[in-house]
Amino acid sequence: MDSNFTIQNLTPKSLVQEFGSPLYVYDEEIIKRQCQTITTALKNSFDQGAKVLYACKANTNPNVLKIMKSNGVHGIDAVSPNEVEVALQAGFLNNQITFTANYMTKEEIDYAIQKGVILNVGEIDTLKKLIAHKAEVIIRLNLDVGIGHHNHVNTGGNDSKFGINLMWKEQLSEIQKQGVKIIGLHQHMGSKIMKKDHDSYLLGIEKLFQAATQELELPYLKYIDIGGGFGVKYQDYEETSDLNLLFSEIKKLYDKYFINVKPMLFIEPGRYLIAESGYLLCTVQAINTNKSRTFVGTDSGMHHLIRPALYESYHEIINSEEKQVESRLVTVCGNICESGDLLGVDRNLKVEVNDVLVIQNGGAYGFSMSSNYNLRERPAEILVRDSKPYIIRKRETLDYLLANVVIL
Ligand SMILES: Cc1ncc(COP(=O)(O)O)c(C=O)c1O
Ligand SMILES: N[C@@H](CCCC[NH3+])C(=O)O
Repeated sequence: MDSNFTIQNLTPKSLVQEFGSPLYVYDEEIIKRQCQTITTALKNSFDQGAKVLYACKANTNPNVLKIMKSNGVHGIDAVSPNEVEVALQAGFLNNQITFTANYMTKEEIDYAIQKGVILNVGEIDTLKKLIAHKAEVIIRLNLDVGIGHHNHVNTGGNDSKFGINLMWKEQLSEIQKQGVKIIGLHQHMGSKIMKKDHDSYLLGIEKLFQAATQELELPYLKYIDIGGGFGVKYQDYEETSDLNLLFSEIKKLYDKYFINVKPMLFIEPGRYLIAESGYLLCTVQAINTNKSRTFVGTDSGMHHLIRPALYESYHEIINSEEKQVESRLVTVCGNICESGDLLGVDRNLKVEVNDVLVIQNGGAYGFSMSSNYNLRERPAEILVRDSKPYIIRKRETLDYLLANVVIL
C-alpha cells in the first residue's frame, strides 16, 4: 500500500532533504511502546522475579540504550567488550550487564572480570580458563532445541556453534569442584520466535528448567536466562506471540520446577524492542528493465541492510508519497557491485525516479550489521523525538573510512 507516510508527522522527503539520503530514522515513541509492552507483560506474570536485558547487538546506538534504560529495561546483554563499554556509558551498572561473547579470548575474559559484569560462557574450554579466577558464571546450554527465521540465526541443536551440551555434565561438576561457581543457566534458541513456534519454544524452556533442577547440581543458582528471540511482524500474514500468554505459560513451567530455589528470570530481547521503530529511507536513482525484471535502483543496498541478502528476509518497502502512476511489479535493489544486492524482490509499487522509499522494520540488525563494502559510507542515524528530528550519528566521510589506513 503506497500512501503519504510520516514519522511523527515528518515526511521522509523532508528528512532526506535536511539530512541527505540514504538515512536511518528511528521513532522514539515506538521504542518506548515496545519497552513498555514487554516489561509490563513480564511483570504481569513474574512481578519482581524477572528482568529484561536488551540484547544490544540489534542496535548499539548509545541513544537507543539510554531510551531503553528510561523505559523499564533493566540491563544489557552484551556480546563484545565494546558493547559492554557502550552499556556502561549509557548508565547501566556492571551487575546489570551479561557478557555473552562466544569463544572468548584471554583478554576478553580478563576485561569482563575486571569490569565485574556477569559472564555467560558457552564452552567447556572457556570455563576451564576461568578456574584460575574462581569466577562466578552463567553457563550457556544447548539443549537441542533450535528456532529461528533462518539457519543462520537458529542457535540450538547439533549444527549450532553455541552452548554446552548436557553430555558434558560430568565436566561441569568437575569444573565447579575446582572453584568455578555456576550462578546461572542460559539458553537462547534462536531469533524471531512467532506464534507458530510456541510449542518448540516452550519445550526448550522446559528442558532448561529441568536441567537447572534435575540434571545439574547447582548450589549457587541465582539466574535463569531464557534468551531473546521474540519476533515482530515483517509481513502481513505473520502472527506474533501474545507475550502475556507466552510469559504466563513460562511462569507455569517455572512454578512447576522451581519449588525451593527461585532464580531471577532474565529475558534478552533485541529485535522486539527496536525493529519496528526504524526505517531505512533511500532514494530511487534509476529504473532499469531487462527481459524478465524491472529493477528500481536506489542509493542504498546490502551494505546498509544486509538481512535480505544474508537471510532472504522480507522488509516491507513503500513509496513515501502517494503516486498517480500505474503500480508495477519491480525488484528494489541497491548500488553495490553484487547481483545479490536486492532489498525487495517482486514488489508491487507505484514508483518513479527521485521517489523516496521507506524500508520498514529497519531498527534491528540494520545499522548494526552494516558495512563499508565498495568503500561506501554508512548513512546518518536520526532519532525523531517529540516530532523533532535529531542526528544521533553523523553520516560517514572518506576521511573516517581511511582513518586507520597506513600508506607505505
Ligand atoms: C544470546 C542472545 N541473546 C539475545 C539475542 C537477541 O535475539 P533477538 O533480537 O531475536 O531478540 C541473540 C540474537 O539472536 C542472542 O544470540
Ligand atoms: N541478525 C539476525 C538476528 C540475531 C542473530 C544473533 N544471534 C537477524 O537479522 O535476524
